[in-house]
Amino acid sequence: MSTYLFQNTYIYDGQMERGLRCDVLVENGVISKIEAPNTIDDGHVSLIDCNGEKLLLPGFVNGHTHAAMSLLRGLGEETPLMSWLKEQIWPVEARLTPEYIYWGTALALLEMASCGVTCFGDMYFEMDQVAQVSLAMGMKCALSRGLIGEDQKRVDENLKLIDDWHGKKGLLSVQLGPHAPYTVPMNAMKKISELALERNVGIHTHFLETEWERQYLRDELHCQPVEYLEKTGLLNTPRTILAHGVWFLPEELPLLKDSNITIVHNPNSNLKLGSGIMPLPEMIDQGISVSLGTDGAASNNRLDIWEEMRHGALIHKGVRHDPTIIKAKQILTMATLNGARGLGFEKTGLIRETWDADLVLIDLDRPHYLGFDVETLPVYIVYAGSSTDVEATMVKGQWVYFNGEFPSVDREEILKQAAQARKALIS
Ligand SMILES: CSC[C@H]1O[C@@H](n2cnc3c(O)ncnc32)[C@H](O)[C@@H]1O
Ligand SMILES: [Zn+2]
Repeated sequence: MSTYLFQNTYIYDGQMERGLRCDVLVENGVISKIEAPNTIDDGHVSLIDCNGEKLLLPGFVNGHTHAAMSLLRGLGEETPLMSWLKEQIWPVEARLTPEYIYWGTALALLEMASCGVTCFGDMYFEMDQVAQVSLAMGMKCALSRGLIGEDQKRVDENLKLIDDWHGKKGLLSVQLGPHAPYTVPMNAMKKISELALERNVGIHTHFLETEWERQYLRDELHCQPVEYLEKTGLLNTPRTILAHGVWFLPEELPLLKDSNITIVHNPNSNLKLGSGIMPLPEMIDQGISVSLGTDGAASNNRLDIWEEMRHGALIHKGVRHDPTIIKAKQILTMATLNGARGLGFEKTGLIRETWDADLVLIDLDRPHYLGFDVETLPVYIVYAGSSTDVEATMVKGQWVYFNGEFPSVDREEILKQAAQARKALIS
């Protein structure tokens, strides 16, 4: 494994007061030294001369996606969630094969890695394929087999994923993936929570994405949202990820204080599907952990976490008429540390000695960064930056993206195979 020295770079993570100019040494997949600029010996290392014009951020975490849906981009556009799923998406997903899922996920990984994503939480089908392609590329992935209905065979598949992949190469983790309260009967959800506790793994589910779902909980399941989480045991698992959480009421949030919950904010998917805007400021006020996600490429339609950072800040400032309501620093924590913690990855999401070398290298020598300083770096990143500033992406000390290339995989082959899969699926 190579040793890398980022010489004379800026670094920033969401827990730092301000940016810092320094040298960063990466050895054996971890950040081994952070010292004053131009002080670490540059012999016997691969040198990345940053010349005070680059920034290292912790790798971004896409907290909620369905990666292989990159094959379904553009399908059933501009339709509300339930008819989009039932009439457009699910009939096509019924024709997915393991091979299509492999290439669709690979396609998504090209896009995510080039945007600086190092880790993603994926809920889908044929998750062995997702595990294999993540390992081939060298990306961190939290796998959950999407569970719809009450089907022991599918639950067993999800449990087998734990035996086969959980912890593999420090890149993979596994969660149980009940799709949503409206597709999984309540008693089945309860059993899944019990299994998560027994197997010491997390849960990844959709929750309160639309107003319709809130009414469904009330009218069909006779539960208020937090009551549902309590009754089904979702508040007792080692970790529970709730994708969306748009329709929580502010007064319900204190009940989730100090809980095992991470809510994944997917602002662009929620805007595009017309689902609504989550009460993010109140969630943060209550100390609830919130991360960021793109959801699938068929509802977003990008897998670009920079877009989620920018819109995740701007929409709340806009609807509350208050520019102070959310800070760039908080957004960066959501896009890194909170995402990693929610998915169960340790020592991931900060730039600290002994932490995993999951890093994004950003070129600051661009017109829109003119005038930045260590104090303003976070706001430049969130409001002025974009994914085109990403020069390279590293996971556990290995490049997954470097200057437009993907060292671990064959980009052309992925594009060719994904195009064939798409054609076979949608013709
Ligand atoms: C059972 S695997 C995951 C399942 O989720 C579907 N899906 C994609 N986007 C959304 C969304 O925004 N809300 C709910 N479900 C969604 C996907 O198509 C798979 O069937
Ligand atoms: Zn989703």
